[in-house]
Amino acid sequence: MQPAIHALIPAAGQSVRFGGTTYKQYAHLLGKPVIAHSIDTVQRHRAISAVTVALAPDDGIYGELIRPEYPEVRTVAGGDCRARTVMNGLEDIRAADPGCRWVLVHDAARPCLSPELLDSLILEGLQADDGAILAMPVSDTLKRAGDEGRIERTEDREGLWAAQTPQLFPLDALMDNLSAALRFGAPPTDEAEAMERAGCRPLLVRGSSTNIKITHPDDLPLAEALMRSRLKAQRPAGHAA
Ligand SMILES: Nc1ccn([C@@H]2O[C@H](COP(=O)(O)OP(=O)(O)OP(=O)(O)O)[C@@H](O)[C@H]2O)c(=O)n1
Ligand SMILES: C[C@](O)(CO)[C@H](O)COP(=O)(O)O
Repeated sequence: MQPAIHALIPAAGQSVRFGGTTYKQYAHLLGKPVIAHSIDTVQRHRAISAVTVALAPDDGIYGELIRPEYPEVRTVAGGDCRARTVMNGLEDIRAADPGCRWVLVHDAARPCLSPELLDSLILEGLQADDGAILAMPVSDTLKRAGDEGRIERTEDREGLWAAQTPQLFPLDALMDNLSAALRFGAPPTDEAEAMERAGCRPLLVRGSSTNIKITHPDDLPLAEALMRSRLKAQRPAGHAA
């Protein structure tokens, strides 16, 4: 039997690159808000025992739009960077769910995660002492920018992977390493980095180029197209949209 995993969904970002007047996690995507897709996928996995969402202090939408649909999902206040948000969430989880040993962190802004990918991360991650993350090998040629937007040089992409979420770790190790990184004053941009800095070597589990993060406005129609094509592929032959 798989151990129970508590899922933490950081949703306390300011959506600066997305712009607009509403946080991107509440943007409409195929009939429901972006964050609802992220919650649904993790919540439906048999190994996920509970879900906690971390919110921006000035979030005025979650309570009206999301909480009534997900009364069982806990909420906690996020912080001024992703690492602080995740740390707040982990502290809350430790207090509310003392038996919790594993935590899975998944961006609210990654709504296209498929159940199959989540399953492969959980299967492989639970076997790995230092946890695991979804990631993709970098496929573009990488340029280092110099002055005036000109190319300084080409970077070697051999062995480089682009990190995605979910990321799965033992709760105690992640809390220790993330709090050390925050104390050091250099917040990591993902959970794996906090583990790496402590000498751990999380497993890279191949993700998908469809597991996109909604970062810029163009990402929303892209996510919609990806989800539509997945739904179409799942429909029995002969069924119209
Ligand atoms: N202080 C922060 C910053 C980010 N996040 C979350 O981390 C995920 C990935 O972050 P990103 O795409 O960078 O979101 P934003 O920080 O909102 O975007 P931006 O940097 O453009 O403001 C998102 O679900 C976001 O809500 C968070 O919980 N707390
Ligand atoms: C965690 C993450 O989604 C992995 O790609 C990413 O690092 C967070 O996004 P940000 O844009 O760096 O805040």
